[in-house]
Amino acid sequence: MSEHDSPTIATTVQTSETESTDRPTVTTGHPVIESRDLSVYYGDEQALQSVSLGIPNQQVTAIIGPSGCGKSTFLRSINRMNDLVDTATIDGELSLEGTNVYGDDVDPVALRRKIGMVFQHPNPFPKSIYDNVAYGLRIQDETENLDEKVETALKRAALFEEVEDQLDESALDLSGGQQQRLCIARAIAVDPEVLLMDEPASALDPIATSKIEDLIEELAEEYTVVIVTHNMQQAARISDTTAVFLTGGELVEYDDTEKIFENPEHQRVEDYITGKFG
Ligand SMILES: Nc1ncnc2c1ncn2[C@@H]1O[C@H](COP(=O)(O)OP(=O)(O)OP(=O)(O)O)[C@@H](O)[C@H]1O
Repeated sequence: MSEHDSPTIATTVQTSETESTDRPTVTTGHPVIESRDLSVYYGDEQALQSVSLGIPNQQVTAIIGPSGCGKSTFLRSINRMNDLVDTATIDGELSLEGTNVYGDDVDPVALRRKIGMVFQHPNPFPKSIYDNVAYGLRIQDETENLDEKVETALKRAALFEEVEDQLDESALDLSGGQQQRLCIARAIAVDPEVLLMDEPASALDPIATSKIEDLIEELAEEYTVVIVTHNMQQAARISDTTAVFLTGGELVEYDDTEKIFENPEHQRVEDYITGKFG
């Protein structure tokens, strides 16, 4: 786990004794993203069940759990990507730095500039390496010192040295791991506050995966990173905080990553982590 100078987070997990449901209510010291009783439905199917958690600033938060438990749904709720699904409806609250992400006056496109996203399969545009990174800056009309901004983003994404002599060449000619780091450079070029990553390394080989993991830890020195991963070793290696979702979109436990992996409160979490199901 990273040792950077993030604020100390006091994580409290209240279990069911004082509550009518068996779900934890989790609060953290300085959450940058906060969900309160967030439920998401696709048509009649409930994909998230009243999820309450606070995601701490400038740390890596991992979301883990078996297939179909709502990890991606939670991630996509943060930047309103679920708005793009016709059947999706949302109940409850989700805020970014205290502002309701689902408020009437919030423009989802502007919101997604503050909340960058990286997907499982690298998806560079069929353009040059340079134009990929410059894309969001041009849309926002932030073209002053564009070369410098592109270079900085590529450096932050640990890609610059590998591509500095081929910035005008097609991004599609890069390896899968390089393409994924390019997508990270594209996401951070516009200086978002939060980076969401949905299985960012699952399509990559072990060496490329290890580079992405190192990069994620470095990025958390500047950004709040939320990563969905199926890979529990990866969550244990790179995250500071871990949320465990189980079947039916229930957040069962949320705590410091070390605690989740070494001494979880819930038997179901221990069973999942030790591979008894999922
Ligand atoms: N666009 C959609 N339309 C209808 N149902 C959906 C949609 N997206 C997800 N679901 C359903 O919502 C539930 C949660 O899906 P989600 O993709 O969030 O889970 P996940 O934990 O990320 O799964 P995986 O690990 O397999 O990617 C599943 O039952 C899934 O079938």
